[in-house]
Amino acid sequence: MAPRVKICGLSKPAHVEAVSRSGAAYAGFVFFPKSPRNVTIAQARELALMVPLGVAKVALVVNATDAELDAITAQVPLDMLQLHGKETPERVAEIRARYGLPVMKALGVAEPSDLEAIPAYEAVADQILVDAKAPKGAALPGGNGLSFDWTLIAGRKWSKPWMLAGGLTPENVALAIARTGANQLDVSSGVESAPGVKEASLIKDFVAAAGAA
Ligand SMILES: O=C(O)c1ccccc1N[C@@H]1O[C@H](COP(=O)(O)O)[C@@H](O)[C@H]1O
Repeated sequence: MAPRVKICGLSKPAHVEAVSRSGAAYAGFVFFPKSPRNVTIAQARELALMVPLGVAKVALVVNATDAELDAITAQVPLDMLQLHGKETPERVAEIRARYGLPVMKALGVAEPSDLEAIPAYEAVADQILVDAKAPKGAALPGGNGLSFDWTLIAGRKWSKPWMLAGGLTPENVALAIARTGANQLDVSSGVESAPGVKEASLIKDFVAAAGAA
């Protein structure tokens, strides 16, 4: 089966159109004011309503409060929540129960010991997102266009579906799949010409390269 691709950080109707044409499986909207990809709830609602059936709509949040999640989930039609902050396993379970949506928990990896956190989240999340750990002092906990040493997860098996993220591009996605065995990929910076500026041709190239791998 072709790998499933998530294109994250959509903020314009043209981005959604490009994702819809590309064959990507997931469309991601970032709710994090420091991000160049941040969208308001009203923007996200308008964009989410354009996403065709069969493409899962994902809200990316960072240490969101219940009030923030209440507002997002009440107004934006969603298929999944992506938790990209320091949410504990207990908070992941609480969010999953409160909103009745599948939850994907992002975990940053830079060295072997970072993988030790995964089992606790496997028990409570619907999916795990294995991302590069953000450098100390970075403004963003993800979306930095940085990859990690993929050999750290070569041959790893988890009990829940998982996605690979971090510094993926149309040029390196085939190698990333070969090294890690990932069958789901998440990309943001690698399909942009500048922070937050998605390029239709790069989205198309990324999905094609993943599918050909
Ligand atoms: O994309 C963002 O701006 C962002 C902000 C805050 C947390 C996560 C963010 N993006 C996620 O980070 C990874 C890797 O992105 P990249 O391809 O290296 O740019 C991916 O899961 C994005 O969804």
